[in-house]
Amino acid sequence: MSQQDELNQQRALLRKQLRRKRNSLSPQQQHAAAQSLYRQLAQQLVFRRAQHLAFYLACDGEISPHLLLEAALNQGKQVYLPVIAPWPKYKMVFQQLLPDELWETNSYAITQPRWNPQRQRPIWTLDLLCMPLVGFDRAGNRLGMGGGYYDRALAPLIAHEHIKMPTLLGLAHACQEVEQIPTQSWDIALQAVVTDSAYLLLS
Ligand SMILES: Nc1nc2c(c(=O)[nH]1)N(C=O)[C@@H](CNc1ccc(C(=O)N[C@@H](CCC(=O)O)C(=O)O)cc1)CN2
Ligand SMILES: Nc1ncnc2c1ncn2[C@@H]1O[C@H](COP(=O)(O)OP(=O)(O)OP(=O)(O)O)[C@@H](O)[C@H]1O
Repeated sequence: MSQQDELNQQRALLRKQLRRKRNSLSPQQQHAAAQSLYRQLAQQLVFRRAQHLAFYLACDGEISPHLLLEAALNQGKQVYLPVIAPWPKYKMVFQQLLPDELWETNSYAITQPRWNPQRQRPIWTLDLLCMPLVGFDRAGNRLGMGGGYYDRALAPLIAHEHIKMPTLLGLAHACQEVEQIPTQSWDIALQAVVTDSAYLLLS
């Protein structure tokens, strides 16, 4: 087995364990975690200063950023959600959420705004990008669902060294921290991880 295969296998195993862990949280624990997450992030300058913010609709036991999303909308900020493109495969864009939103279900059975190119915003023009994590470590390495959607969406941004970049935040339950995430060459490190118990600034 190649080194790459071994790494993928390790990541797949870790993904399975950590997804099981977050899915075992009770509705009460999830509710409390969402409130704590809000308290950790709402007062931070990165949130207060941001005008264009990307969140996600929690599924699969993910920590829910819905309170932050609602606060952002109430403060007149623009909010975006990830939308999987009809084509090509593995393309994901960020589309503005509107009050009269029309929804669709993507190939993973996740609800997303109905595809509308006029409301999509290039990733490098976002101020804050909150990514759902399956796992993370203290070095800022992340483990996602395994589709590589965020990695691919961020890749051009890293390659061209844009002057403007969104602040990259990972959101997770504190119980999703591990000692070390086995990393891939294309992985993009986070600037901070926000959990229900801390705002972890990373190196
Ligand atoms: N809330 C939320 N929305 C999101 C993401 C996310 O991680 N969280 N995504 C971030 O990327 C995209 C969806 N990515 C996904 C990538 C892989 C799988 C997945 O592999 N699911 C299968 C396992 C493999 C399979 O059978 O195909 C599963 O559910 O078991 C699901 C979603 C877009 N929207
Ligand atoms: N920049 C990229 N260019 C091409 N392929 C990529 C890129 N990033 C990731 N991939 C592909 O996506 C697959 C999944 O990547 P990875 O395990 O890093 O996903 P993840 O970080 O868990 O998921 P996500 O980024 O969706 O949160 C990899 O096996 C790889 O083939």
